[in-house]
Amino acid sequence: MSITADNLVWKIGKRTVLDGVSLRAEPGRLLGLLGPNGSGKTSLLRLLGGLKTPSAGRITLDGRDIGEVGRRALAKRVAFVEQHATTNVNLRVIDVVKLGRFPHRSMFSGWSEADEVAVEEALERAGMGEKRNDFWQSLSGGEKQRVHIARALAQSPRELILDEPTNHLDIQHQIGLLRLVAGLPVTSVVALHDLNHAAMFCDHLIVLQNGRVAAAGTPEEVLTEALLRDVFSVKARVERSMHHGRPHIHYLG
Ligand SMILES: Nc1ncnc2c1ncn2[C@@H]1O[C@H](COP(=O)(O)OP(=O)(O)OP(=O)(O)O)[C@@H](O)[C@H]1O
Repeated sequence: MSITADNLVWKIGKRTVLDGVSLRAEPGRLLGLLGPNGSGKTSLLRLLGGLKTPSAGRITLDGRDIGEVGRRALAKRVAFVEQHATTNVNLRVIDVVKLGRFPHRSMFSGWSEADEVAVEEALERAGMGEKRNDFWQSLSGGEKQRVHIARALAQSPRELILDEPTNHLDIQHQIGLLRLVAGLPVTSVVALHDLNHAAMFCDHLIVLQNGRVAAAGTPEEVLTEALLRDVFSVKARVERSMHHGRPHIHYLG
């Protein structure tokens, strides 16, 4: 269930978007991917999810090259919630979440008990149980985001990749989602902009800057005042929170 990336390079046209990126995401751990706008987070997540192929370097899932895993097996095990995920057809919430079971079903298998349990659990965990019969187009931005997360959970993935999953959510649901993902027994990689949330919930962090890894390690190791200045161009003070024990960033005006 581990994901490793070794010296990834991704070029588009003449532009090198990712350059020499290596990482390791471990089962049951939450790896946070940080970096300013345009630093390459989404591009890296797409490579890890098998949606794009690196120009050089290697990605492995449990030690196997991602290219050898096969499309169907990849669709079963890796769930990817994109940043601007949308659903065009006007389905009900329950039907969107059911789509998460699609990779697990064969042409001849009917809807099983396991499918039902996975969908029900996912709806509840994402807090969308009460809206199960609502139509997609009637949902708010944050509710749509939570339906996509429910769909990813219904997939019962071994690897979960989320691109800024909290960006439309109110604070209660931001915290709830990160707590949920941090507690899942799967390998999770999450791109985040909120550095305090990353510090609170992630086990490890990778910071990208111009497509390269600027820092990697635990939140304590990574979130230093020097990094905030050099990579994010902000003045800040970092303290250990007396409430949760993780680093807490105070931004200075
Ligand atoms: N398909 C593409 N064609 C051209 N340029 C691309 C493409 N995909 C990404 N890029 C460029 O690569 C760089 C990194 O983009 P990416 O979306 O990975 O950054 P990001 O860190 O996710 O940014 P944000 O925080 O704004 O979401 C950007 O400058 C972007 O314009």
